[in-house]
Amino acid sequence: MLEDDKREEGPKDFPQLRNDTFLRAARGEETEHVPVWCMRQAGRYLTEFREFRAGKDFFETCQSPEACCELTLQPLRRFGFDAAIIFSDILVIPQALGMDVQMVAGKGPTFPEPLKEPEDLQRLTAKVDVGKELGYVFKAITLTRHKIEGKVPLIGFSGAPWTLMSYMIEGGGSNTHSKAKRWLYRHPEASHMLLTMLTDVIVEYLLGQVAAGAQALQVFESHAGILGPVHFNEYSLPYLRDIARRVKDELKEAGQDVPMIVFAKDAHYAVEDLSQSHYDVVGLDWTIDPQSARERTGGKVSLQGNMDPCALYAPKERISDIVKKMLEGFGTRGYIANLGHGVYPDMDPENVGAFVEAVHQHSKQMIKKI
Ligand SMILES: Cc1c2[nH]c(c1CCC(=O)O)Cc1[nH]c(c(CCC(=O)O)c1C)Cc1[nH]c(c(CCC(=O)O)c1C)Cc1[nH]c(c(CCC(=O)O)c1C)C2
Repeated sequence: MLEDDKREEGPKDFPQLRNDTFLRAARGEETEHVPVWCMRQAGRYLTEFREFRAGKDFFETCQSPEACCELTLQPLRRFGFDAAIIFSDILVIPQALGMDVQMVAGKGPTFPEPLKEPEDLQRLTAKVDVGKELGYVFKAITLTRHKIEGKVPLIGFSGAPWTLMSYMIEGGGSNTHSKAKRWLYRHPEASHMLLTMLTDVIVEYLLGQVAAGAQALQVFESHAGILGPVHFNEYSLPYLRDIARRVKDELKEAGQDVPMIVFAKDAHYAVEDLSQSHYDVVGLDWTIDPQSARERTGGKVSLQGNMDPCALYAPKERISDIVKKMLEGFGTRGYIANLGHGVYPDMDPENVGAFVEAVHQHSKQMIKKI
């Protein structure tokens, strides 16, 4: 028995999925309730997360499949989320390209040697062996798919090329992203070269996650908002499209259909384009009105979002009212409830629970009336 326990389980014979509302909503199919999950649902707002992470290096935690599995499962033990997202970080890709990234307490991710000029692209690994460099993420996904016992689907993810490029040049978080935007104005060719390199790795990385057991994929373009429409159309959208098209084509050939979500934060000007970019779901931040997002995307895609994360500071009854209005705006079909960005670390977990319950309760009633 002990031998059996120790044996590594591969990406096959996964337990049967018992709650597929999230996958059905992503495909625009009917559901009994609106599915809900939260970006950053595994995070510091949970005491068990803080206890588990205490004293451990962030990226060492990311490299441990057992730790990632535990952190992914923690929020599911508390709340009735309809999906889980693998615990990892978008910055594992710059690491795979050979860059040093550290998580500095109180400061966030830090690159000691960011890219400064186009010559610095030569420092990046030209042909990344994704299986070797990021195999630990694939292992975490496979392990978690087994341990989740079919309770809910598991989402894999990646940062989008522009967002990763901006971190690699800024060397960390930034308000203006002026160093990265300087490249767009001054070194357009080198910028496209870097974005292409990232796109190639991201495509392989996402396909590897599906092979390992991911049942949906989300691409985070968290820094879309700093680009205006012109730069978004040149430096973000073509790469987002390319990623979805290449991943979908490859999966189709293997007879697989894995829903893909694009979340381009603050890119409200691009909602129409994003709804025609080969993704099944467009994730929205809270700066866009649900009904107008529906109208502008014309029922071509499912939508995900978009309650202001700060609305979770409101009393529970107020959260329930806000959720009801949000559901009325989006409608219950082809809709996945979420926040417009991640859960903040100082959030009361009880209010996250109230959000999840409100989505389920109100949507069940609304669907019954249809
Ligand atoms: C919980 C966490 C993560 N990353 C970081 C933290 C906090 C630090 C800690 O726990 O020690 C540092 C961590 N990692 C990053 C940041 C932002 C830094 C900044 O720009 O200021 C921080 C604090 C970079 C990052 N990392 C991520 C994004 C995209 C989403 C978003 O826009 O927030 C971004 C931009 C993705 C991410 N990151 C993480 C997940 C896990 C799954 C879940 O959501 O439950 C995911 C999906 C995990």
